[in-house]
This record gives sequence, structure tokens and C-alpha cells, in this order.
Amino acid sequence: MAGQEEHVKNEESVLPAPRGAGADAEGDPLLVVAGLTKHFPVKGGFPIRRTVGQVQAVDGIDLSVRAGESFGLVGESGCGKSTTGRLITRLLEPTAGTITYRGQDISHASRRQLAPIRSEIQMIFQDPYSSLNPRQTVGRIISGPMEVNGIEPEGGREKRVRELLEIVGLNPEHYNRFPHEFSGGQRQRIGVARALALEPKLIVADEPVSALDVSIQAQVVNLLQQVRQELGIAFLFIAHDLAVVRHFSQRVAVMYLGKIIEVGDRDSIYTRPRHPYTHALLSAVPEVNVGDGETAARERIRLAGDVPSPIAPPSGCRFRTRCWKAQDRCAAEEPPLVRISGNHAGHLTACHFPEEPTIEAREEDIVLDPALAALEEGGSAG
Ligand SMILES: Nc1ncnc2c1ncn2[C@@H]1O[C@H](COP(=O)(O)OP(=O)(O)OP(=O)(O)O)[C@@H](O)[C@H]1O
Repeated sequence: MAGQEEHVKNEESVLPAPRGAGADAEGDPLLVVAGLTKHFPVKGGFPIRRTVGQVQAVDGIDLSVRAGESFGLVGESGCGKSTTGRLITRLLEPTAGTITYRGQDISHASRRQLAPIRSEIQMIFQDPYSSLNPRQTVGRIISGPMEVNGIEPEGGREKRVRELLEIVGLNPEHYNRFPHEFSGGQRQRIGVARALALEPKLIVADEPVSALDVSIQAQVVNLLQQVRQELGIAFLFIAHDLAVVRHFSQRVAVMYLGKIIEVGDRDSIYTRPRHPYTHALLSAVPEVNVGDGETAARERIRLAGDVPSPIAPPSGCRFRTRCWKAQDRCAAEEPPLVRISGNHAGHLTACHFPEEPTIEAREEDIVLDPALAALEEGGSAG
């Protein structure tokens, strides 16, 4: 087993360009995150409240997103995905590490320093019900960001809003309607139109479809895909579901308790996962067809116990308390995120005792969930 853990390279703290991805993914690095950390203080004591601990929500992560690329960030609830998204959009102040956007260090930039790039980084939220002001018309909601930023498009804001409604598959005549007059999928389309209003270069989409019906999810993901391809917008797509990210992201990073434990090309992650945790997550999603009508169903792995507290994470490898392969070394030594023997370039894994790269499936061999397979054919407005 020890032979498997040969670390062939440890110099890829900033991840390389996607391999074999579409031409629009070959752009310059738009966003580079290095050693990003967010610890939330835990207060306790009476009568004087003091800091008694730290929630290690995000603990030293590295990632990069190239212009036009879609990067998926996946993991169970509480692993730090949303915090990462909020740090990148600077809704939160990092405890440590750097966020570089188009070559500019924005980790601790003030509001004034951020102003010129505020419009370039937009966010789409999980809940299309609570993220839209119920008292504003769709027209106001979508033109709001233009107003705040003093942007007057050619032909006026109303014309631009109508164009945006059309782009996201809504009827431009519905300009004066209110959010409650739309379905869940349509509301998320309004959220997408609002995010597009300022012509962003990067959209952080935090679980944009988790609150929607599976059939509607496919349509909204399809819309985001279209937007990405046609407008060349890069995405950081946050999801707890590997199945959803698979359709959208060219590269995928898997998070566990504040750390990235595996990252790589989508195909490499889905067909040759090396980290036991990625195996466990994948065992819950589509089967792999190995040809000749044979199906290599991944054995469903049920993880023992709960995710440990991020206030006192396990020593060494944070996944070890739930890992069937854990040995003494896992408690003593934190495994670095590196390219291990047998991995493609750019596929990095943080594990002392990785799984064998057994599943050799081609992209077209993966059997899709029928509802999500609708994506391949395109969907209508939800
Ligand atoms: N403002 C905060 N104060 C204290 N702890 C926080 C705060 N925000 C998040 N946390 C904690 O940080 C950890 C990571 O939370 P985060 O929301 O980033 O995870 P997540 O992977 O996005 O999960 P979910 O999908 O449930 O939102 C959790 O333990 C959470 O309770």
C-alpha cells in the first residue's frame, strides 16, 4: 500500500490550466486563491464573553479559475464551500491567505479599492425565494445593480433588462411583474439575469439549483452552461452534489472540513477518483458503463459517523476518523495535496493511502441520471 503514495510532484499549489477542456477554458488565470483561510471565533463564558475557540471553516485552500472556465467546488454541508464563495466575493474578510483577481491582490481591499471590480464578480444564491426583494418588480430587481453602479446602457436600462430577460429565457413583457408571480426555476432565472446585468467576468454560484426540482435543476444548469459558453463568463460552481457539477464543470475540487482533498479535470475525478472520500461521494451518483452492456456499479459506500466539528478537527488527515483505510500515519501527518503516481497532470490528491485508479470509463460511457441527461439535449424554460 505504501508504494501507492509516491508523491511525484509538490509544486502545484496554484493549479494548472484544464487539460483538454474547451477553447474558452484556455484563458488567463482570472482568480488565484492561495492558502485561503477563514476562522470564525467562538465566544463563551459569563459574565465576560471571550474567544474560547475557532471554527476552522476554510483552512488553507489553493485554487485557480481561468477566464471562461467552470470550476466546481463540492462537499458535504458544513465543509466550507459557502464560506469560500463569500471570501472570494469579499463578503467576508479572510483570516489568512491571498485572493488575486486579474493580477490584483484583493484579499484585504477596501470598499473603495474594490469598487472598480465589484461589477466583474457576481454571485448567484441558492434560494431564489429569499434572494429577490418581493416588493420590487423584476425590472427594478434586474436594473438595480446598473443603478447602483451608475451604468446607463445604450438604449436605456429598461431595454437592457428586456434583453436580459430574453437571454435567460423569460418573457420580456413580464418586466413589471413581481417575484411571487414566477415559479422557482423562473425566479432563479431572474437571479441569473441580475447577475448578468453588469457583464461580469466571474460568477460565484452557491448551490444555484439545490432548492429546485430535479427536472428544473437540469434546465437552470443548462441555462448557466449556455451563458458560460456564449458570454465567456467563468464560474465557481458550488454544490454538495457531484452529479450536478459533473454536467457543468471542467475541473472539480472536493472539500472536506475546510480543506481541498482532491482536485482535477472532471473526467479524471469522476472516472479515476483516488481519495477515499471522493470515492464515497461518487458511490452515491451514476453508475459507470464499462462497455459490452456491462455496468460497473460503484459499491455504495456509507460513511461511518458524522463529520467532526470544525472547532476541533482531527489531527493529520481530517477524513481519517471516517476512513476505512486510515492508519497511524494518517493521525500523525497531514497528507499534502499533490499529484500521486497514476494521476493525470493537474489531478491532485491529499491522501497517504489512495485508492487504486480502477475505473477506466470514457465520458460517453457514464450512464446519466435520466433527469439530468436532459441537459445533453437542452431544456426549455423552467
Ligand atoms: N458566521 C459564522 N460564524 C461562525 N461559524 C460559521 C459562520 N459561517 C459559517 N460557519 C461555520 O463554518 C463551517 C463552514 O460553513 P459553510 O457554510 O461555509 O459550509 P458549506 O459547505 O457551504 O455548508 P452548507 O452547504 O450547509 O452551507 C460550518 O461549520 C459553519 O457552521
